[in-house]
This record gives sequence, structure tokens and C-alpha cells, in this order.
Amino acid sequence: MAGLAGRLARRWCSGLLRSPLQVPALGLHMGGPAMRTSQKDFNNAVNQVKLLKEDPGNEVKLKLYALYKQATEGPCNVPKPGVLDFINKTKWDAWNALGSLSKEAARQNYVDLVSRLSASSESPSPEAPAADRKQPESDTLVVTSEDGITTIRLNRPTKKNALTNQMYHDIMAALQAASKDESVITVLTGSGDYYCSGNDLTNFASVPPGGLEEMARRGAVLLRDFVNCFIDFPKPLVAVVNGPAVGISVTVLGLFDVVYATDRATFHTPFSHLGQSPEGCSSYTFPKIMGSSKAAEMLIFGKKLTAQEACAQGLVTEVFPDGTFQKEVWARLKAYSKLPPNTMRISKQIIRNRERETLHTVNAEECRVLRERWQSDECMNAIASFLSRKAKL
Ligand SMILES: CCCC/C=C/CC(=O)SCCNC(=O)CCNC(=O)[C@H](O)C(C)(C)COP(=O)(O)OP(=O)(O)OC[C@H]1O[C@@H](n2cnc3c(N)ncnc32)[C@H](O)[C@@H]1OP(=O)(O)O
Repeated sequence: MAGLAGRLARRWCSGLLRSPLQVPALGLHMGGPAMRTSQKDFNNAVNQVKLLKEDPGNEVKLKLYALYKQATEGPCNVPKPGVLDFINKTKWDAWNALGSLSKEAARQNYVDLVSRLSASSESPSPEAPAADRKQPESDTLVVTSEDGITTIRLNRPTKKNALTNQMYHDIMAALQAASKDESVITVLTGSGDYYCSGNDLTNFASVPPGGLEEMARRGAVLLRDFVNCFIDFPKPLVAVVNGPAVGISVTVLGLFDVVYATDRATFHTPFSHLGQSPEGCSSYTFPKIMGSSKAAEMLIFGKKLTAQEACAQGLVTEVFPDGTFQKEVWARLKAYSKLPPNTMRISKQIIRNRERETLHTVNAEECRVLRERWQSDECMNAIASFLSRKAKL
């Protein structure tokens, strides 16, 4: 029965990309995805599906179908097909699983999904020569590969490894390369006494010709793409937190598989102090990891956690004495890197895949909210205070 259902579903899915759901061609939206999806963006995405070079597989096609129905008709409003009507039941289940998701959110998710599919079908294949892959363009990020471990090291110690716009791009490129290289485990760490002091606040200092609104729009697109790389990273991802961590470097930890910290590390998300709101999917991962009230204390009130506290809350896997931190952690990672790579990838997939779409939705929503926050007086005043040296955390 399952085999028959699978075959029928496969046959149905193979026709889906050419189904009458699609609208006539419109111009292709290939720039950074807009944060508020217009009908035109949605129509473009529907059209873009037909141009995909690779078959995205049945699971994805079903997702596209469900999001399309939700975006155009709203929550599933038709009776459940009978158990023997395999094809329609599969479609119905996928649509119904979206519950009360709004039409706008479904449209946004559809556009996001298509944009990711388009990007991955255009990204260089693993066999592409290394020169074709984007390498870090400055020495603020150092990427090395040894003993089956690719290490991405933030290397701006005099600025506490604050993340410049270029560094976001370099980290994304490094993650993309690491996802395809020979290594088994990928590590993110920092140079010097800090792990990372979060977003470089001077990123906000140069306002582009389009003004604050354009700056916020660009920031939101960059942030969304950056966080998506962590959500989609296919291999075991480990944070080696060598010192204090602030802002975005803390929030994305919820997307890592393992987090090792020195006992000198602290974990600080001072969003309210900065007139900003949570990102890195922390509005979803933190309550899940530590419970809603502990998450609220961090994300709303900006409570700074010690490494031991972060470990007790489940954000950190294990804390090591600073004196032996590097030695112990790297010895551990080298041993783990000898484990069978495919098995580890598959285990990660089974742990993470169920939540991937949810995380993309959360990420898009957080970026939409932040885009507005970045244009608020509260945020502008906080950043002006830091830049004029009046404020420090
Ligand atoms: C597009 C994507 C956007 C994603 C958004 C993410 C949100 C966040 O990440 S919010 C968090 C933002 N980070 C901060 O607010 C931290 C600000 N920095 C500080 O409060 C302090 O510098 C510190 C507590 C991290 C360290 O204090 P300490 O006294 O030990 O050292 P300093 O003398 O202050 O720092 C040395 C040097 O580094 C500069 N610096 C440190 N952090 C940042 C930063 N985040 N942005 C820009 N510059 C930073 C600091 O100004 C000093 O520079 P000078 O030597 O030139 O004075």
C-alpha cells in the first residue's frame, strides 16, 4: 500500500511543476528577496519554479503546492479525501499541515523557498574549481582545514571580533565552501579575548543614498541570508566560544549542533538596550532550549549569562576551564572527526530537518520586525550613543 501510495504521489509530484497552478511569465526577481512579498514577487516565484534546473524532489514539490494553496486560498477548506485517494490525500495533508498560516506568510514562505531552490540550483557544483568559489576577501576571517575539521575564525581581535558587513558575506561564503569540502565537522571560533561582540555598530554609520529605509532593507536581507546559511548547514556545526559573546553571535548558537565554551565566556543579547529585537531565530530556539521565562530574561531584559548559567540553560553543551579550553576542545573535536561522515550528516538531518521550514519562517519574520526597529528613534539613539562613546554594554 505504501509503495503504491509513493508511486502515485511521485507521479503526481512529477506533474506539479507544470501544473495549471502557475501563472504567465513575469520578470524574474533575482536580487535580494524583498522583506514584504508583493503579489508580483509571488507571481515571479511561481513562474521561476518552472525554470529550476534540477528536480527539487517530491517533498519540496509538496511544500510548494501547500504554500501555493495557502497563499491563494487560505487555510485548507476542503473535505479530507478518502484513505484510498492517495494522491489527493497527500496533497490535502500537506496543505492542511499549514494550519492557520496567513496568506501573506505563505506567500513569503513560497517566495523564500523558491529563491533558495534557485540559488542552490545555480551554486557551483562540488566539482567546481576552487577558484570559482568565493573566498574571504580580507584577513578578518581566517578559514583553515585540517584533520577533517574546517575552522572559520573571526579575526578582528582589536574590535572584539565585531562583525562588519564584509564579514557576514565572508562567513556565508566560508560556510557554503565548508558544506561542500572534504571536512567532516565545521567550527566557528574567535581570535583574541572575545568570541564576538556582535554586529559592528559602525555598520549603521554609513547611510546609503536611499536613506535609513534603504539601509534597513539591505540589513534585513543580509541578516536573513546570513541566518539561512546556519539553518541549512548540512554538517555538524560546532561553536568554540573562546570568550564573551554578544548579540547575533549568541542568538545563532541555537542553530549550532554543539557549543563548547571557556569559563571566561559570557552570553549577552542586549537588544532592548539597543532598541532592537531578537534575531538568529532566537525568538524560537531560545524559548525551546531554556523555557520561555529564561529566554525572555535574556532576549527582552538583556540578562547576561555566565558560561555556567548558559550551560545550565542548555544553550552551551559543556564549559571548560580557560587554561585547558583549547587543548581539551580540539582533542575532543579531532576524535569526533574520525566518526563516519555520512552517518553524522544523516543524523544531523534527522534531528534538524523537521524544523527547517519553521526556522526559515521565524528568520523571515524576525528580519521583517528588525527592519522596522532599525528605523526607530530608540535604535538610532542607542547606536548614536555607542558611536559617540557615551554607551557601552
Ligand atoms: C546586518 C546584520 C545585523 C545583525 C544584528 C545584530 C544585532 C547585534 O549583534 S546587537 C549587539 C551589538 N554589539 C554591541 O552592542 C557591543 C558594543 N560593544 C561594547 O559594548 C563593548 O565594546 C564591549 C562590551 C563588547 C567590550 O568592551 P571593552 O571595554 O572590553 O572593549 P572596548 O574598548 O569597548 O572595545 C575595543 C574596540 O572594539 C570596538 N568594538 C567592540 N564591539 C564593537 C561593536 N559591536 N561594534 C563596533 N565596534 C566595537 C570598540 O569600539 C573599541 O574600538 P576602539 O578601540 O576604536 O575604541
